[in-house]
Amino acid sequence: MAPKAIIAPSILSADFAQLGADCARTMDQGADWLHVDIMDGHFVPNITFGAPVVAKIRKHVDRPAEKHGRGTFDCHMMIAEPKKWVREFQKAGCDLYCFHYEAAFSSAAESPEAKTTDARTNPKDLVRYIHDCGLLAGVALKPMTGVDVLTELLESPDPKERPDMILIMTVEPGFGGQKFMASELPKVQALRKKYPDLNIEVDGGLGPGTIDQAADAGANVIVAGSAVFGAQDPAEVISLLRSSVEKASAQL
Ligand SMILES: O=C(CO)[C@H](O)[C@H](O)COP(=O)(O)O
Ligand SMILES: [Fe+2]
Repeated sequence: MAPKAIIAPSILSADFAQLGADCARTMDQGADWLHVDIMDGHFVPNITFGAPVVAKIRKHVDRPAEKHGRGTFDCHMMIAEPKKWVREFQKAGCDLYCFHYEAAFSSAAESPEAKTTDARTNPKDLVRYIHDCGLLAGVALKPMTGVDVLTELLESPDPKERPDMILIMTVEPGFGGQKFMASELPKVQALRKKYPDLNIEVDGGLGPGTIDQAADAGANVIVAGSAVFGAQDPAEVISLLRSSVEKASAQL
């Protein structure tokens, strides 16, 4: 049995002119978490918003009392310099800081400190730093990146270096409303087989037509933007996504 089903609507598809109200509404419609897409125009070819906006929307959604609890702000950091923004986002009300493995790796390679032993320029030390800042840590993989890169993190003897969640992208990051890439699901399957208790999130193109494949592969944290915010009845879509994960999880 996989960890509990968590439905995290992506507010990328909300109305940015009334984000607070849209976030509060999606929570009332049954969402567990809010998936907050941060894009910087460098790591991805699109820009969304930064920490000041997150701080404003935080006022509309209660902070979870527990780790992974209802109202978790799951910040998907599609940014070139993930280590630089951890503190700002923690202060703004982020609960889970999910950085891209590819960004941490390349910012380490490009950084002038790369030749030194700066503790925060590689994925393992970035996970530790996020934990030291009091946040949950997530690591996201783009479609071209294989899951083998995660072994060192997930099997670290030090719990501070182990991520709380892995995000497998099922579209190229940057835009909502793209077509689901089923080709990414073997990555989910491989992780679930090896780590039965791991929170595995999928993001991109998820909705009523694709959820069963993702749930059967072992994903338990489901991001859905256009499928929720574009629905006639968002509560019904959230409930359908949850049932699919719960059904698949009982059979794992
Ligand atoms: O990270 C993202 C894009 O980079 C979004 O979270 C994702 O695409 C959600 O949108 P949709 O469900 O419409 O595909
Ligand atoms: Fe996302």
